[in-house]
Formats: sequence, structure tokens, C-alpha cells
Amino acid sequence: MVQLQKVHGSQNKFFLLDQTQLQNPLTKNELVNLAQQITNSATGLLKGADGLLVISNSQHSQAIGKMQVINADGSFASMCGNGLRTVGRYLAEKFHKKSFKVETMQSDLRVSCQPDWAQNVKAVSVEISPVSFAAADLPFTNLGCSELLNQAVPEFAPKLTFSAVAVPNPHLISLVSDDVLKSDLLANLGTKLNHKNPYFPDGVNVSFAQVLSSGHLFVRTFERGVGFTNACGTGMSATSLIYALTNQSENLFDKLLTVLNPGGFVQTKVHRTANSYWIELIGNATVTHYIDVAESTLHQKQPDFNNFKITTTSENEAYQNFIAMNNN
Ligand SMILES: N[C@H](CCC[C@H](N)C(=O)O)C(=O)O
Repeated sequence: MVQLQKVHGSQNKFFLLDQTQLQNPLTKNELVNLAQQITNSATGLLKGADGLLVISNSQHSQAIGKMQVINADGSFASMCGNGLRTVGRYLAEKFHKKSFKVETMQSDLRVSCQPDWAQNVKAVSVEISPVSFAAADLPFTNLGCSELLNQAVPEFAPKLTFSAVAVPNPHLISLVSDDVLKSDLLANLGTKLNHKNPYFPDGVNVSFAQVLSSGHLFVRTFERGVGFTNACGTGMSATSLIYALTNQSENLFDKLLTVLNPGGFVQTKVHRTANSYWIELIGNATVTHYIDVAESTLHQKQPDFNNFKITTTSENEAYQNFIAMNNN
């Protein structure tokens, strides 16, 4: 038997599979197929999820494990902030460690368990990096610039300004008013830039953010490979960086920021390095279900989800209560 988990960070939901449990680890194609099937909101498991997080052994001496991120549509992503918190909690419990590094597609990232946010609400801090504004690192093209920081892009929306940053997955960000946030502009732009388009050949996560007060943001993200999610960890981290960069007078670097999202909230800290930045993302790492299944079922083209034995935890209830009490 193999045990999967259903997890969430700010209610950005994932299935988590530790491949080291398997006699025969799933191939890349089998992982893509499993991700597409299990996350389907209609025909998948437990009403689906936003993606599949795959854990395997790392060959890097300083990392205690490796995380791969597969979006609901089967596309691989180089990073997942909410997901890394849940992977960090899983590895902390597996190896009885509090702080360590996890190998991701581009770098080994620091993870450290934090004091619980409330009873049954575990919290983890993760490093979001590397950060790049270079067009080639998103990639983006046809915008008449090699970096996009707080500039008008009429082709996207007439009156807004946009920033593009890779952390290292690609993000397009605009700080907007309340009514723009409530309009269908984000859905339209997110959909357009994640289908064949002249600007983002690999697609892009699109976030609209509203500054609620100094150090307090609300961020909504249309995610590449998924669509709207309750929260996007790299999106909230990238938005915190843009907020700090475009409001230098407020000295927001190294300060604890609060970022609200439709699924709750996280905290971020934007750090400067010699020639770049990195962002600390702190938030819940919640296990909603333990799922026991025979290994052979995971290799099937059409896994029968009735063969997955579900154990529901009390953590989601604890999280919902926590958010209700702290809806600042
Ligand atoms: N959809 C993203 C990957 C998941 C990132 C998000 N769920 C997060 O928490 O950072 C992409 O294709 O780049």
C-alpha cells in the first residue's frame, strides 16, 4: 500500500505523492496522467485539486528531498510556494527535522517549520527564489522591453501598469483598484495569456493585487495550468516584491507583510541580496486527508478512485476556524 495526502496552503489544494514509497516509481508520463485524472473537479478524487506535488530522493547532498510540481492540466512548473510549505511539513515529519533544504527544479530552497498558527494549524516558512526580471527568464516577448516593471501595457489593459517577474515560475502582476479586482478583467487576461499568444509563449500566472493598507495586500491569481485558485504562493510572494519595489518610500523590505487571498492569508518578507532579491513565504501547511491505495492502482491509465481509502483529518476545520477568527 502507498499513502498519499491531500493538502493545502491557503486552500490552494494539492495531492502529495512520495515516490520513495513505491517499488516502481511512476514514470513522467504516468505522473502527468495521474495529475490530470486525480485533480479533475468532476471525475477526480475528493472533488479534485489544483495540482500534484511529487516527492522523490534528492541527489543534492544538502537537500533532504526533491519536489516536482504538476499543474492540474499536466504541465510541470518550476516552483510552487503553497505546495513547498506542505512538502516541507511532510519531509519534516518524515525525517524529524525542523529546518532543511528541498531540491526544486532550479535551486535547493530553505524550509523551516514555524510555531503552530493555532491548534491543528501547522505553519511553515519557505524561501522563494531565484528572482529574475529578465524577459528571457519568464519568458516574455513583443512587449518592447527586456524588463517590465510597473509599466503601461495597453495591449493587456488600457489604464493599468504591469510588472513581470520569475520566481522562478513566471508572474505578471498589476496593483489595481477594488472595482478592477472585482471585474472580469483578470479572468479575460489570464485566459488570453495562457492560450497561444504573442507575449508569453510558456503562459504566465496573472495576479491582481489591492493595497488594503501599508503592509497589507489582497492578491487574486489566475494560475497557469489551473485557472483561478484560492491562493498562489509564488504569486503572493512576487506581488509582495513588486509592492515593495514600487513603494520604496514605505521601506517595506525586510518587514513582515500580510497578504490576504480568497483562501485565507499568508505572511511574506521581501529580502534584498547583493544583486537580486528573495522572498520568505510563511503560511499554513494543512493535511486534510490521508489516502491509502495499492501501488498498482497508481500506474493505471484510468485509476478507479473507489479503490482509494480516505481518512479525513480535523485540520481543515481547525484552519477554517482560524481564518474566521483572524479575517483581518
Ligand atoms: N501554476 C503555477 C504553479 C503552481 C504555483 C502556485 N500554486 C503556488 O502556490 O506558487 C505555474 O504554472 O507556474
